[in-house]
Amino acid sequence: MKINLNPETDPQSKIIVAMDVPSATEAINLCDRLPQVGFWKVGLELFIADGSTILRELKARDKKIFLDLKLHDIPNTVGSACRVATKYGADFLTIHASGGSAMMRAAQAEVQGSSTQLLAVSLLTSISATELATDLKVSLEVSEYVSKLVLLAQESGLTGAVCSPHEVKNLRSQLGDDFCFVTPGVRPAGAAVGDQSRVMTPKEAIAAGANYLVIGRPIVAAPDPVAAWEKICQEL
Ligand SMILES: O=c1ccn([C@@H]2O[C@H](COP(=O)(O)O)[C@@H](O)[C@H]2O)c(=O)[nH]1
Repeated sequence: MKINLNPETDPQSKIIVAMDVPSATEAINLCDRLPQVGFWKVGLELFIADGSTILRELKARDKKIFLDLKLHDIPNTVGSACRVATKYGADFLTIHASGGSAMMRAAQAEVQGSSTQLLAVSLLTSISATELATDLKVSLEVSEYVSKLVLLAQESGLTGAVCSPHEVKNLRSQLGDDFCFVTPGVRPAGAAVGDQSRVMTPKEAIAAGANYLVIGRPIVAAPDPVAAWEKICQEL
């Protein structure tokens, strides 16, 4: 069954918590400590450490899964990897939009008909305007660059995109309600920004039009993750 892109009812269902921990054991502990969380993101560290163990555990607990592998390779390789990944039954899977439309179309063709929906990572939320210009030598503004990648993803048939909340507002009005925006780079007021560059608070991100927010360290690395989660939910 495809995921509801507009979970209107309660704002906490819009929060995806990033399980950025080094082992399945720690991930399972976290999941059991936070039974209120219905949607978890499994990223590179955890997947490289323990493979699909955590995915099976999350499924057994009836949780939604965002498998954030950020695939980026030639179309044949990414398409094949996506085909294999559908067996995990994740709700979302990421590929990089900068892999180009042929890569995205190949990936989309392989997940078609499965319960896994593809999101295109546009410009990582850790990249600032200065880095885009000086390191990546991209002469476009961040908003323009993200917009181009997101439109390419939509034209390639993907369900949605990952970008910062800053870019969502404009894109939402261009792309309408059927396209899914998932935004990391979310920081409750006063939380450490860390390596993120383009950030907004949870409330601002939802007001900007994000369907789902990804929040990791402000919850997972908090001294009391349960209290941190509850505080964010109250703010929403
Ligand atoms: O552009 C992107 C794409 C993915 N992420 C991932 O989201 C979380 C954010 O974690 P925080 O601790 O809340 O910063 C992390 O797993 C990233 O891999 C992203 O931040 N930006």
